[in-house]
Amino acid sequence: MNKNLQKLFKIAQKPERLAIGLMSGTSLDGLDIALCSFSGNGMKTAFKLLNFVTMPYEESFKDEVKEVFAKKDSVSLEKVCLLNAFIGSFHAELILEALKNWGVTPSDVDLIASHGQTIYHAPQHQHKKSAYGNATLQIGDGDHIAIKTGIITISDFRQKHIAAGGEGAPLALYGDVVLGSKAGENRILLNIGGIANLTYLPRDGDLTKVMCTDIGPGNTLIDAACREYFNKPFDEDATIAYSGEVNEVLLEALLHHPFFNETLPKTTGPELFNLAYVADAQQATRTLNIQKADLVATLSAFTGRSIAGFIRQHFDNNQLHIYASGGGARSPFIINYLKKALPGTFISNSDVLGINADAKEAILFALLGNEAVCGEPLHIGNNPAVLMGKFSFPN
Ligand SMILES: Nc1ncnc2c1ncn2[C@@H]1O[C@H](COP(=O)(O)OP(=O)(O)OP(=O)(O)O)[C@@H](O)[C@H]1O
Ligand SMILES: CC(=O)N[C@H]1[C@@H]2OC[C@@H](O2)[C@@H](O)[C@@H]1O[C@H](C)C(=O)O
Repeated sequence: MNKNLQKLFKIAQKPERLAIGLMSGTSLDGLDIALCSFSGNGMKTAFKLLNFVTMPYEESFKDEVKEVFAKKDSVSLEKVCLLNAFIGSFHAELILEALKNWGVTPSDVDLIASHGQTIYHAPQHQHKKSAYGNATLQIGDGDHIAIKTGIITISDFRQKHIAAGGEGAPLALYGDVVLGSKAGENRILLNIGGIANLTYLPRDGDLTKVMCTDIGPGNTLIDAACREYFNKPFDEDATIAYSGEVNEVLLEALLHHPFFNETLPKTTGPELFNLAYVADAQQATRTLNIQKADLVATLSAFTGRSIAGFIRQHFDNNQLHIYASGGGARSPFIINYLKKALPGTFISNSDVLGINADAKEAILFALLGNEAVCGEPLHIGNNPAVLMGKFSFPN
């Protein structure tokens, strides 16, 4: 028997597993690494976050990824090929560095669950090519991580979701249901990363009522404007947004994207929400000459308004508890906007649930890795009931 299979069999039977979850999101700020321990699986999962770090990416690395990131045309296939191996190997180095800093020996870690780097996301409603279905591409091959770290690695989670009828996202659904459900409380777990998404968890625990979908832009447009006009990677503590004024005419135009009328659940990315989209809306509303701080304020309000509008449209605000996570939860502009626009709701940070708001997505991938090893497909409404991820062995 393949010794790796024997090892995997033993890991699946352990009362407690050590798993690393990796997330490198659309913001391209760095690699989120969460070291977690898990016991059990499915709705009986118990987890602890033992360590978490974001290993920031150097500008030179970001520039390389941006060469192939979310670009519909004219990407070097050679670059994609090179980056697929390079990112896998680079992520492995970052993991080893983090483990060293934490004083954890790699051989003590049972598995790595790696999201990879999304370079293109193409749900059917976006590409509209009738001969093709939903598609998505994450690079940073798992074999490179497994070989370099010596740890069994599970990766490329999104393809199974698509093969089973989904859009490949949001995969937060599965972990949010497992870690976030609570009887007696209508909850929304809201993640504001590059793209904003949410999972609605009803108070009666009825899994047919659970809803998980992308909403629209989170920080992606704000970050892009900050990079373009302020030479800053993002609007730290929303100082730029607060120094400007929201342009209501432009805001209304931005809210008219057809994505907002797509049926649920739906997913999106910077392929749709990018500075070209903003420029078109500015052109149409003759607001190309507004102050750059006003633009950042308007884009921040766009995030706030689209999230609040979505929640008002689909849920009863009364006694609704919203738990925010992702980098956007650190933006006072966005959070205050939501508080004002959603009276009757209780808005707090997912930290209060014991889910570190910065680490949440990396934790969710660690959890998907735990499920891949010892879980069973979770039936949640019409969502694909599959175990996701591909296994890479270290030898
Ligand atoms: N102090 C802060 N003030 C305002 N915004 C912040 C702050 N800290 C982080 N952010 C925002 O959060 C972003 C990073 O968020 P996060 O790491 O959740 O995104 P991601 O995981 O890359 O995205 P996605 O979930 O869409 O893949 C930054 O690019 C920035 O826009
Ligand atoms: C294709 C892709 O990488 N999508 C990401 C992105 O970032 C947020 C949103 O868009 C979400 O749909 C997804 O990530 C999270 C982790 C998810 O699948 O739940």
